[in-house]
Amino acid sequence: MTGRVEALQEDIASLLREKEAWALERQAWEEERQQLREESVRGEEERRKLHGMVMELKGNIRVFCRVRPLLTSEEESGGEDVGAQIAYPDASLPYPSGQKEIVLSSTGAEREWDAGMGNKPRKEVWNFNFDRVFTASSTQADLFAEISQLAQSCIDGYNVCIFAYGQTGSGKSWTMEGGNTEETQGMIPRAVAQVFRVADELKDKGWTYSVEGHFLEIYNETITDLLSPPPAAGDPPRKHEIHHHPVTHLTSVSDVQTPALTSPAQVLALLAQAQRRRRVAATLMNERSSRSHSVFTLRIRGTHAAGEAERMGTLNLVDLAGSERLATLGLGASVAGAERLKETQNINRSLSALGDVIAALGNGPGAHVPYRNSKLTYLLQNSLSGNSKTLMVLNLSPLEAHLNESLTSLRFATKVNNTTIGTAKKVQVQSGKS
Ligand SMILES: Nc1ncnc2c1ncn2[C@@H]1O[C@H](COP(=O)(O)OP(=O)(O)OP(=O)(O)O)[C@@H](O)[C@H]1O
Repeated sequence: MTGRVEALQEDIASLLREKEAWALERQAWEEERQQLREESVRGEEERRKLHGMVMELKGNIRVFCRVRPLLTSEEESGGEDVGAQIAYPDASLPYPSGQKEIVLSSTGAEREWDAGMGNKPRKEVWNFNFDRVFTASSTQADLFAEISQLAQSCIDGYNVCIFAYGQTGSGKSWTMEGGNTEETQGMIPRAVAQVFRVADELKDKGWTYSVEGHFLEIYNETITDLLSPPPAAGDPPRKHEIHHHPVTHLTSVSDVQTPALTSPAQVLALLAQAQRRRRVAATLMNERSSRSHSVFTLRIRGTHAAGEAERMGTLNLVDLAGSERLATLGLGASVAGAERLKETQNINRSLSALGDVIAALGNGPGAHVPYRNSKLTYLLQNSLSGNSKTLMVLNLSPLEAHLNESLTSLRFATKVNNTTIGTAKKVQVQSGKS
């Protein structure tokens, strides 16, 4: 009997030892898990720091140039494709035929004018240098690969502005919105998908993100909310005033819909609805020409479970109205012509205001920046200031008939590219409501 009791006691003692060992093992495992969690948060922190450093080294204003392919309709109507003469990311390629050549490089490579005999040059050459050059065969994915990091930095708490600039029909809407398939999707749907994907990944690291957005159109210096149905017949037009909060530096626009955004699919549905409302009018250059600027703004706010500093970033994706000069439009004396003339003057005024703002930002801190000279620059004031990251994608047509217009666009983009704006800083979240 005593022997059985002893054996049972021994069994119990052994079970207790085993339980203790398990508890110790569990504790070690928990500690390891906690350590991994902390390492992962540190890793994420490190990634953000390194990414921020890379972006700061690259400067806050960057310009990409993209030449679109010749369209079938242009080919059928005998349009001459000079795309191969324009897009030249690698200047070591053989000389193309043709009298004129625009060399686009991202390496600083240049070609010389071919002086020829007598006064007339054999070949006229213009050299331009940008951060990246995309040719007719570049895909939307190629472009987004270069943009995605920038779009992502709004999740880390930066203000980001991406503009598509260029003459009517040069591919701005294609670049920003793109086609209906996954392959042809433009920068807006790709950036939106990326923001949601990364915000979701960061959940494991203790971050909770909320996203909201608005989509505005600026037409003849008047703001329209593309996410609101138009006012009923007889109702006065809505007034949208831009307001910059003096403490939080948040920009708000009165009486506009700013819905909470919860999924890429929801955003795409809103965008499609908004696009149907965009004003389109005929010009001689593109019968569905968009004569207004559209500004899609995502506001992203991140809070951390362990009480890390809140992150607040803004991503502005701007499809600018066509940049062509009045002479190109060949406007007649008709009523429609007079209206087009007013539109074009407003567009040109706001585009030159944008150029002036960017140039003034390059004059260093304290310099006067004329944000108020146009609705577009005033709206984007907080996202264009020296603390933000700006990218301009210059779109070019490959048509020989558009060569002069392309040169005008290239000169504007060069002015932007030559501007050096100080280091981007994260938005400091302060208390106060806008
Ligand atoms: N990279 C590209 N690949 C294929 N098609 C393109 C590309 N870029 C533009 N296109 C096509 O060229 C045409 C003109 O492009 P888009 O409408 O984007 O020009 P835009 O600059 O936005 O003009 P607008 O000022 O009128 O808005 C469209 O039919 C578009 O689908």
